[in-house]
Amino acid sequence: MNVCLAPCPVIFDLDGTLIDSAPDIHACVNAALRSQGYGTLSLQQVRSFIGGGVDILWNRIIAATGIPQTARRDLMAAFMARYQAATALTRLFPGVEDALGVLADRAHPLGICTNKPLAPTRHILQHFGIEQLFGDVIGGDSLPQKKPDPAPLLASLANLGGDPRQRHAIYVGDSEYDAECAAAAGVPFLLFTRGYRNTPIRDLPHQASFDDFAALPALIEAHIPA
Ligand SMILES: O=C(O)COP(=O)(O)O
Ligand SMILES: [Mg+2]
Repeated sequence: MNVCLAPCPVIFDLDGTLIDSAPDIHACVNAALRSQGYGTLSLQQVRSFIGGGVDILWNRIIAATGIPQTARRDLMAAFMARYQAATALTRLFPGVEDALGVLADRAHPLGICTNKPLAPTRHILQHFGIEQLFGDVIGGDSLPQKKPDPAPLLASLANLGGDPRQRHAIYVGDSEYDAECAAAAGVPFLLFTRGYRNTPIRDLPHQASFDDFAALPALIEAHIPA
């Protein structure tokens, strides 16, 4: 185990990592589709479209359904009106609260770096009563760049008091976007395997993977960069 004098920042992805939000995103997508007279999609389909933020979500829906591009603006407006405060079907993954508590007790600065827009991100963190644990929250519309661009993760690191040139942090996420972002940023990446990944684990760059948040605090201590 590496010894780390100042506990290093630990930055988390949100959808598919801390929260199982696909059921709410699916419900918002289908409500928007219905409101404009279109057929609905399965949970599995919508889950496979999550990770790149709302623009990519709707690119994928439009590509899969053949809905005309001209319908996009009204569909996205109908979706966003519901998405801002959609929490009814969302759950924290088991063990998340305890793991965050352990890391906070160990004085790791904690951050969120998500492609979900900032307003629904803040809303859901408040809903679960965990917002105060995070010293920095970056959403998909916080910067011009989104993951897999490394800029949001490096901004998060800097906002948490780290030196972005030293890459002294750990990123925890579930998807291709997260793995690629962390690799581009040069930050160690821990992959949660119960999220919304579409790629086999072995094909994603990562330092370690886990399927149970009870294992995360020890995994973090073992992967703190020297
Ligand atoms: O909302 C999305 O598409 C992705 O969100 P995430 O970056 O928290 O996984
Ligand atoms: Mg995710």
